[in-house]
Amino acid sequence: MESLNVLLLPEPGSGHLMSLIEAGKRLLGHGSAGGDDVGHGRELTVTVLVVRPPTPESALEVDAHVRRVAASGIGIRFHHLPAEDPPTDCGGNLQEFKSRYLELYKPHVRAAARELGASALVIDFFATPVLDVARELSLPAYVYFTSTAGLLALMLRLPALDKEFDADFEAFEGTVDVPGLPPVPAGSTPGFMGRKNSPNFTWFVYHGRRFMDADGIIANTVAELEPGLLAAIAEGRCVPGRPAPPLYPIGPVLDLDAKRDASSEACLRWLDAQPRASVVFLCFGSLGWFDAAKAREVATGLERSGHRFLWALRGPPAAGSRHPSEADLDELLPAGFLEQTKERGLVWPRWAPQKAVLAHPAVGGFVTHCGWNSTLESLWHGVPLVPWPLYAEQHLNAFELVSAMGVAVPLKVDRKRDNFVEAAELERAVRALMDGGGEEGRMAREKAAEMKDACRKAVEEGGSSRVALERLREAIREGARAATTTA
Ligand SMILES: COc1cc(-c2[o+]c3cc(O)cc([O-])c3cc2O[C@@H]2O[C@H](CO)[C@H](O)[C@H](O)[C@H]2O)cc(OC)c1O
Ligand SMILES: O=c1ccn([C@@H]2O[C@H](COP(=O)(O)OP(=O)(O)O)[C@@H](O)[C@H]2O)c(=O)[nH]1
Repeated sequence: MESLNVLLLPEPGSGHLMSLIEAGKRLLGHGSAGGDDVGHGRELTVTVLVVRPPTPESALEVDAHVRRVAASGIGIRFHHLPAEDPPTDCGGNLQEFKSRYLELYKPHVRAAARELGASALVIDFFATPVLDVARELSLPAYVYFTSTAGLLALMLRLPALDKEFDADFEAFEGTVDVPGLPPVPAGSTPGFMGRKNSPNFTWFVYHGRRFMDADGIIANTVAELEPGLLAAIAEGRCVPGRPAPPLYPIGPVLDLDAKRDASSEACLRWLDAQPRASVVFLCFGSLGWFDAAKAREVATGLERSGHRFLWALRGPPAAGSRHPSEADLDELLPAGFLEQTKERGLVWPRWAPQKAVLAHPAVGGFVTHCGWNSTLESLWHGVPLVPWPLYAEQHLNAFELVSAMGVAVPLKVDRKRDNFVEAAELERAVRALMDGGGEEGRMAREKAAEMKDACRKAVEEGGSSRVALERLREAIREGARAATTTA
């Protein structure tokens, strides 16, 4: 049987790239939602089109990941596209930068699709200009959405919101209507929405419009986690008058084969010695870091909460880097804090083995930056959350976790003071989540346990994500048949 070659075009930031590669594994029949029956994927080949990462730092991360996957024998192929020079006039506008950089690769994607005999294209959501290439070549094209259905609904609605709103969202005190969510306070909208005349906002409006041109949207979510939002999108309530592309919620798309490696063994051994569900874990994603002023509030809040904690604390990036540094604890923490809390707390000053930590029975709560991968990892293990959003779309995720999913206890984060949280507020939220008696914490724990069951059922035979994945494979086969007939 001739195999159908599905090309994946990830954004070269390691988070988005890893997520799309995981989705590729599922298409091939591997991974938690892929189905154990690899035979399902036998007639599909998956080739990742690798865009040169724009900085040496991200190149190191991406190369290492590509090498690991290539060596794993899982069958994902890699095709390196000729390098383009990244745009140099975007200033700090990262979303504009990502979008324009990927747009430069259109000719290379066209050439690769011809050379590799592509049957379908799956692109990162920052790469929507590439949909033109798919149209030219009559190739079915799918958008892979790494974040929530909440962000997806907002982006689909963005072209209309752009026309309805004159004011900048950062100056607006009211709420924004996102079908499928309770009214969203303007202060919980993603950072790129701040100023309407910013290139970031313009690009997100563009991407939201272009999603409607795709043959389908593959979402890293679970139908049971965001039912109202997925229904609102599917019923065309985000873009009235135009049917939405078919949605494929195939999540959670996570690499769950967390292994205990030697570098993180000490932190996991510390957890081994703690009682069940007694530890609150704090960790803030690949780009989250704290200065001494914020770290002092956290330290005071944790000390006063009286609860056990494991705190992954990282310091400011070194000059020229976007990635946090190993924390200098003498500089960041108040004098005496480590000594006073040594019986019940551990500060881990570097990258933490987050998946293994969340899987550990001693962990009972998670203070998180609300990155969607972190959130899914937490819910996979039924760990309830305290949201402390920092960047990208995380304020919207935080709102959804509290107001729609009910899996989190809210935390007051002062966005106007660079996402500052007062010690007393952190103490309150940690107590609410971890103390046995409170109603707020009980409800979040119950909901998180429900979501754990829902996520696990979704990836079993007959579960919603497995069914969506099979629908996607069938759509890819059908698209290829239709293309052959018209050719
Ligand atoms: C979702 O909108 C935005 C996402 C990002 C963004 O950028 C980024 C860059 C890197 O070099 C490494 C990263 O890990 C990374 C992550 C990231 O956002 C997170 O992506 C996750 C998917 O892998 C997941 O969706 C999380 O919820 C995101 O927070 C940047 C950005 O603007 C700068 C966005 O608007
Ligand atoms: O100290 C850390 C910080 C992050 N992560 C992992 O990095 C990813 C972060 O992805 P997410 O979408 O949550 O946020 P991002 O970092 O992309 O903003 C998740 O898989 C985490 O488990 C980790 O293992 N250790």
